[in-house]
Amino acid sequence: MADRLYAGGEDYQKEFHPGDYLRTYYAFDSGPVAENEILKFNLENLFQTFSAGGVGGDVLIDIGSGPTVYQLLSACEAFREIIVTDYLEQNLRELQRWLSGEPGAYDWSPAVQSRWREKEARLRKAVTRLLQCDVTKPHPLEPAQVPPADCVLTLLALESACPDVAAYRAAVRALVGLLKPGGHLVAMAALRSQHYMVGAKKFFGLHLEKETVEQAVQEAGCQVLRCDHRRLSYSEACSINEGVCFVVARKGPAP
Ligand SMILES: C[S@@+](CC[C@H](N)C(=O)[O-])C[C@H]1O[C@@H](n2cnc3c(N)ncnc32)[C@H](O)[C@@H]1O
Repeated sequence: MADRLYAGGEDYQKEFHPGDYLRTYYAFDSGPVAENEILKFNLENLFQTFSAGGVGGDVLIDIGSGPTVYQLLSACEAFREIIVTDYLEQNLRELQRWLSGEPGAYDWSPAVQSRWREKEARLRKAVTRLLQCDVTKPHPLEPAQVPPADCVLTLLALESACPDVAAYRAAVRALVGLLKPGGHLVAMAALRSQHYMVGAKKFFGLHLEKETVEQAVQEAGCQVLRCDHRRLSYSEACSINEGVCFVVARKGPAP
C-alpha cells in the first residue's frame, strides 16, 4: 500500500530494502540535485571534522550505518578501528558485501575524487566489526561487548528510529553512554522531517528542530563544539524535511 507509513522494528525488517535506499539517496550525479547537495554537505562536514578538525583516536562506532559507507571515508584516516552497526541484518549484509569486495556490491567510488583504490583499502581494513544495534534500547549494542569509544557517529538514523522526542533524547543519552569521557559525538539529522521514501515505501521521520538536537546532546552530558545548520531539503518525491544540521560535541562538562 503506497500510502501506509512504515515505522518501527518489524516494518523495517520487512520493508526496508537496501538497494532501493541506495538508489534513491546515493545515485551521485545521476540522482536528484537536492540529494546530492545533502551528500556534499555531509562529506564536507565529515572531512572538516575528521581530517581537518582533529577528531580522532582508537575506536569509532557508527550507529545506524544503514547500507552506506560514505560517512566513513574521512573517519577511516583518523581512527584505528571502526565498528559499523545497524538494526537490520539486510543492511549489515550489504555492508559486508562491500567490505569483502563481492561482485555487485555498491559502487562508492564517485564519493571520492582521487586515489579511490587506496581509500577503499584503508576503509576495508579499518572496519573490524559489524554489529546489530537498537537505539531504542538503553544499551543499543547489547549483548555485544564494545570498548568505550573515542567517537560515536550517527547520520540520519535517530530520526528514523525514534517515535517521539522523548525517545530521541533517550537514544542520544544511550549513544553518549558508549563514549569515553572527552570522546566526541558527531551527529547529523534531517530537520522537521515527516517521512522518507525507500523505493515506493514511505517511512516515518521524526520532526526535530535544530534546538531539540542541541538540547538533547547537552542534556546527555556533552558540550556542543560546532553546529552547522543549513536550509537544505530533500527533493519532495524522496522525503519531506526542512533543513539539516551537523553537530560535533564533546562528552564532559564545559571547561
Ligand atoms: C535513513 S537510514 C540512514 C542510513 C545511513 N546512516 C545514511 O546516512 O544514509 C535509517 C537507518 O536507521 C536504521 N534504524 C531503524 N531503526 C533503528 C533502530 N531502532 N536502531 C538502530 N538503527 C535503526 C535503519 O535500519 C536504517 O539503516
